[in-house]
Amino acid sequence: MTKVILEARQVAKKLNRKLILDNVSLRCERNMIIAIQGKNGSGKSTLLKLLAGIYEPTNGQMIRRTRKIGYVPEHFPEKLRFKVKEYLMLIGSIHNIDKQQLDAKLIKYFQLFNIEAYLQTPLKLCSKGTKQKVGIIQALLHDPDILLLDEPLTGLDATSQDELILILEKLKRERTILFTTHEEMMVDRLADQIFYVDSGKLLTLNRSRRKLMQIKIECDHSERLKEVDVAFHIRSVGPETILTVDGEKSDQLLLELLQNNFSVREVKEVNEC
Ligand SMILES: Nc1ncnc2c1ncn2[C@@H]1O[C@H](COP(=O)(O)OP(=O)(O)OP(=O)(O)O)[C@@H](O)[C@H]1O
Repeated sequence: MTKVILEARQVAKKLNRKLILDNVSLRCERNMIIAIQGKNGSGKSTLLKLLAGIYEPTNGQMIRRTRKIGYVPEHFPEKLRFKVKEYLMLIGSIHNIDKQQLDAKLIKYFQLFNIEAYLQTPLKLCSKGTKQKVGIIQALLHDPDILLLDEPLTGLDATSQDELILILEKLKRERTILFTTHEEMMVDRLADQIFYVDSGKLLTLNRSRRKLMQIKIECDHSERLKEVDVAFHIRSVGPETILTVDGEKSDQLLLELLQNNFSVREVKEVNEC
């Protein structure tokens, strides 16, 4: 299975004869979380619509290796008279999802997104946060290979923003996600790769998420560990102690552990402590 799900090759996009994006190349790889940042009007939404297949490029090539793309626009339809559950059932039937499977998915997502209290509320009466959650659930129902989110935190208060980021943190273990945002916090907490759109050009930021290494040692010698001269995060799991360290410092930590006669059981790369 190829790693690249969507790819833009030297893509340009004109809207009403105005050049919005120019010579943009981007690869979306499976299991990556990609953030697109940029000022208002720089072309982020246009890029997302190109990736989603809503727009076709004026020049260059868009390669979509899947048809299963989940897209959530910045402004989810505001005035739908459907109730939340009714709407999601309708989307499920549009995708021809088997009734039993759909029920199971809805139960899973209602819990994950914590919207059980609003299933019978008409969408037009839901809060912005609930609407955004429903927008993401409708995009997830057909198990997309990639989820494209256009400014998912826009208009949400701090609590709702935090809640949505937590949900996306859970989803990121099983999904490929690309999102646009103005929120640094969202980028810091979620993104593996960061791009910046500036006047229609795409720049890669050298701020890819730092790698963490996890080192399992046999038992907790917390006193002796104090002598190790590298910063790390520590937690105990049964008879084992797990040390998580910045990837660049992992060799030094391993060396110090071995020099201090710790018994190392496993070393692996991880995304979080
Ligand atoms: N249909 C259109 N016709 C002409 N110009 C358009 C059209 N849609 C968008 N634009 C222009 O394209 C530029 C990029 O718009 P886009 O919505 O992609 O930017 P953005 O980076 O997503 O902005 P924001 O952060 O404000 O959402 C803007 O100058 C916008 O006015």
